[in-house]
Amino acid sequence: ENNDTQPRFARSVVNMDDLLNLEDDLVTNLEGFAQKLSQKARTVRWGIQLMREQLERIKEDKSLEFLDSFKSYSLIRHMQADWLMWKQYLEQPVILDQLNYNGSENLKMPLELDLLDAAEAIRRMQATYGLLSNDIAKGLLDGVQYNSTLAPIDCLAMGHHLMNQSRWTMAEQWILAAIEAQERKGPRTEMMLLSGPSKSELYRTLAKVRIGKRNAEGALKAYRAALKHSPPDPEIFQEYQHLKWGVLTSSAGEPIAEEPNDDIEEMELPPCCSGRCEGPRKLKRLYCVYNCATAAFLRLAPIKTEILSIDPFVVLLHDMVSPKEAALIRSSSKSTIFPSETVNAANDFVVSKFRTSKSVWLDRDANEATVKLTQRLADATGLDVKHSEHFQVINYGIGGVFESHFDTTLEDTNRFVGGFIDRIATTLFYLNDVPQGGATHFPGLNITVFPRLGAALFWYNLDTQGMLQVRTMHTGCPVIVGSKWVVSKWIDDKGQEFRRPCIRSRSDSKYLPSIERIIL
Ligand SMILES: O=C(O)CCC(=O)C(=O)O
Ligand SMILES: [Fe+2]
Repeated sequence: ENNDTQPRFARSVVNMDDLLNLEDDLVTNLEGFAQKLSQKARTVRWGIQLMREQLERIKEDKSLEFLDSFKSYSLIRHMQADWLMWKQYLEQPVILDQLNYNGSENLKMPLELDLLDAAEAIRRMQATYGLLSNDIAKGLLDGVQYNSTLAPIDCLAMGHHLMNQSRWTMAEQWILAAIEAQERKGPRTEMMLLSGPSKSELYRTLAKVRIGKRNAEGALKAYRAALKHSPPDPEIFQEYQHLKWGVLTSSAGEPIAEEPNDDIEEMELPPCCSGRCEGPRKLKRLYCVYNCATAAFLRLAPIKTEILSIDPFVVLLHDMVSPKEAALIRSSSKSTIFPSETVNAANDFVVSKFRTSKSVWLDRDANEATVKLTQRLADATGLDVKHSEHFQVINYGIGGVFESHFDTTLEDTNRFVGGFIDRIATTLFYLNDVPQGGATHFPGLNITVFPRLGAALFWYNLDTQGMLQVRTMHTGCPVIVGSKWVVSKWIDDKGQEFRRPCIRSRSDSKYLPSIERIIL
C-alpha cells in the first residue's frame, strides 16, 4: 500500500477537529455563494418589477397607434440594447470562492480511501460484536441506546460498500435499514435536496442485492415496490422485465461472485471482545494484592495489582498514570502521531488493515509524564527498564482494532543466537476510559480487559525459559464508541538476566526478583 502519506482520518480521532473545521469553512464558503446568488436573484426580481411597471405605463395608452414617438424610441432602445445587457448579466456565472485545500496541510478533504477505512471499520465492528445494521442505524449499540441515528443515505452507502465486496447478506441488512430510516423520518440531511435517496432508488438497490443473493422472488418483489414508488421509470421497468423473463426461462443472468465468508476467524478477531463469554478461565475469582515487594519505594506507596492469570503471568496495575500525565502524553503526541505500521512478509513497514490506529514513539525523557511512568513501571515490575523500547502512544479511531497477534519478533529457535533482542514483557498503559468496546482481549485465556484511565496491563510474553507463551496472543478489540488512547512499553529480554533469570521449573520462581514474586 502506498497510501502512507494520507492522513487516514478514520484511523484516529486526532484529525477530527481538522475535519470539523474544514466542514465549517466549506459551509461558510457556500453561504457566501448563496448570498451572491440571492443578491443576483434580487437584482433580477427588481429588474422584472421595473420592466413590468414600464410595460404597464406604455399599455395604459388606449391603442398602440397613439404610442408617442418618445415612448416608441424608448421601447426600441430598451429592447435592442438592454436585453443584451440582461443576457450578459444573466449568463455571467456566480462564482463559488475556491478554498485552498491542496496547498494547506490542515485543509485536506477525506478521500475515497478514508470512506473505505470507515466503512470497513464499521463492518468489522458489526462482525465482532454481532451488531445488527438496523440497530446501529437506530443508535442502539450492543445494548446501549444513543441519541443519534444514521440517515438513509449513510445506510445506503454502507450497502454499496458491502455490495462491492459481494457481501450480499450484510448489504441487504443495510439497505433494509436505509428503507426503515427513510420511513422513520429522522434527522434530514441536505443531500435529500439533491440526490435523495428516493424510496424507489432504495428498493431498486434492494432488488440488485437480492439478485446478488440469487433470491429472484425477493428481487422481483423489491422491483415492484420500486416501481410503485416512482413515476413511470422505463429503466427500472426494463430491469424488472429482464429479471422476470430470466426467471421464467430459468437462466438467471450472468454468474454472480460468491459471498466471502464473514467469519470472525478470517478477520483474526476473537469471538469475545464483549467480555461476556463463558469459557475456561484459570482464575475463577478476582485476586488482588498490594505489591510492596518489587521496590523499596513501594513500602510507602504499594501498587494495587490485580492478578488476571498466573501462567502466563498477566496483571493489571492500578493508578499507574494520573489524569494529568495522561492528558500531557495525549496532547504531546497529537501533532506527530501517524498511521500505525506493521511489518509484512517482506519485512517492510506498511500501513495495514490489521492495525487501524495511529501511533508515535516517545522516549523516556520526552516529558515529565514519561519520566514518571518509566520509574513507576520499574518499581511495579522489578525489571530493568533501561533495557526497553521507547514508549509508543497509540490512538484508535472509528472501530479501531489491532487484530490478534504476538508482541514477540523472533522464533523460539532464534532467541538465544546472534545477540537478537526480543520482547520479554509488554505493558499497556490506558490513557482514557473507552465508553464502549476497545478492550484488550486474550482469546487463549478468555481474559478481556476494558481500558480504565490510569491502569496498566502487564504480561510476560516469554516463559522463564525464554520460550513464547502462546496464550499471550492478544487483540485490541474494535472501539464501538469514543476513542482509545494507550501507551505501550515493551521490555527487552536482554538485560533482565538477573531480574528474571532463566529457570527450569516454577517452584524455583521464588528466586525471581521481578513481579512474579507477589504470587508466591
Ligand atoms: O490496544 C490494545 O489493546 C492492544 C495493543 C497491542 O497489542 C500492541 O500495541 O501491541
Ligand atoms: Fe500487542
